[in-house]
Amino acid sequence: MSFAPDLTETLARARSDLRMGVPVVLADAGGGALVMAAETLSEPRLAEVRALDLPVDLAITGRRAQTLKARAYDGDIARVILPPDATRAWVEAVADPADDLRSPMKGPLATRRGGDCGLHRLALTLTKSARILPAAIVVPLEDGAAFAAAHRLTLVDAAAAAPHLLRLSPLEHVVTARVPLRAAENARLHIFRPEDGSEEHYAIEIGRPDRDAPVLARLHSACFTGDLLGSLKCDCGPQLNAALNQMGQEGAGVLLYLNQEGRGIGLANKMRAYALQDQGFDTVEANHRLGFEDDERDFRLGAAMLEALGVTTVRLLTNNPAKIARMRDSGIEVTERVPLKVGETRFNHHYLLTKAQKSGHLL
Ligand SMILES: Nc1nc2c(ncn2[C@@H]2O[C@H](COP(=O)(O)OP(=O)(O)OP(=O)(O)O)[C@@H](O)[C@H]2O)c(=O)[nH]1
Ligand SMILES: [Zn+2]
Repeated sequence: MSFAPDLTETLARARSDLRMGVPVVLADAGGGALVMAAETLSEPRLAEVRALDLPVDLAITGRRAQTLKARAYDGDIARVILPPDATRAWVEAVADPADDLRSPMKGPLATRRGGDCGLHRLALTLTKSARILPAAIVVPLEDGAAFAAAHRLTLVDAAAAAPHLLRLSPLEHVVTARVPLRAAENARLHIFRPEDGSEEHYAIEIGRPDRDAPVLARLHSACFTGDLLGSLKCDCGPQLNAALNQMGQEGAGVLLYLNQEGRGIGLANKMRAYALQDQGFDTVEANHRLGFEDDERDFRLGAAMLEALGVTTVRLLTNNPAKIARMRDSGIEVTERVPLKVGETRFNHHYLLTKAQKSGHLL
C-alpha cells in the first residue's frame, strides 16, 4: 500500500494545477514536456519559460487554428511556434477569440510540422477537462521526471494518461433522499460522484418506474443561465420543467441532471461563446472559434447512470437524435423519442434554428 497518488488522482491534480496557472510535466519515453495552460499563464512564468532557452510551442486545436488561418499539420491540433518576443497578451490573443474582430492577429502564425505531437494533444485534452480555453504552452524536456522533481511539479505518465482520459470515469452512487417537487411530490434525488474528481451528476427519480417497461427519461445538461436564471437565450429552463411535469403527470420517470454546462465546455467558456454570439456568430461557430467542437459532452455518462438505477429501456424526451444514438451505442434501448418542444422566444429562435440546421436537431 502506497500513499502516493495513482494515475486518476494525479490527473485530477494536473487539471487543478492548470486551472491555477501551475505548470505540470508530462513524461514520455522521449523525455517529456512542461505544460502550462494559456488561459492562466502569468507573465513571470512566461519569462521563466523563455529563460529555459528551449523551443516553445503554443498548442491549439485544429478548430482554433482554422479561425486563425494557421496550418494545422497534425489535423486536430496545431503547434504554433512561440515567437521570441511573444508576450502574455500575444498568447492570450491566440488562445482567446474575444478580440479576433477588433484586433486580428497580424501575419501568418508559424506552425510546427513533423515530429511527435502526442504531448501537445494530451495537454489540450487536459485543458478541456479543466474547463478552460483549449490552448497550452508546451516545452520539450530532456528528462521530465527530473524537472518535475526539481520544481515540485505534478508529473503525469503520458503513455498511461492518454488512454485513461478516453474512458468514462466510474461513478459512485453517494446518496439518495426524498425531495418533494412541485411537479411530483414522490420524487427522489440520487447523487453520483465520478472517481476522477470531476463534478457530481444527479438523477431525479419520479415515482417508482417499472424497470420491466420502457421508462420515460430525459438527459438534461446543466444550463445555469436557462435552468436557474430564466435566460431567454435558450430553451433549457422550460424543457427542464416540462420534462419533470410530464413525469409527474405520468407518475413515473427519470431525469438525469448532467453537469455538462455549455455542452461540456463549462460556464466560463459558454459565456465566452455568448460574447461571440453578440459579435454575430451562431452557437456552433462560437464554439469552433473558441477551439471546441460543437458538442463536447460525453453521453456515456447518462447511460452509466441509467444502468446504475437499473433502467435499460427508455422513452427518451429529446429533440436531439445524437442523444438517442449515443444511448443506443452504450447499450440503452430507446423504444421511442418523445419530443420536447417548449420555450421558444424571440431571443432563442435563431439558436434553435441553428441547432436544427447544423446539429441535426428535430424541429
Ligand atoms: N456552448 C454552448 N452551450 C450552450 C449554448 N446554449 C445552451 N448551451 C448548453 O447546451 C446544453 C443544452 O442541453 P440539452 O437541452 O440537454 O440538450 P440538447 O442537445 O439541446 O437536446 P434536447 O434538449 O434533448 O433536444 C446545456 O448544457 C446548455 O448550457 C451555447 O450557445 N453555447
Ligand atoms: Zn440553456
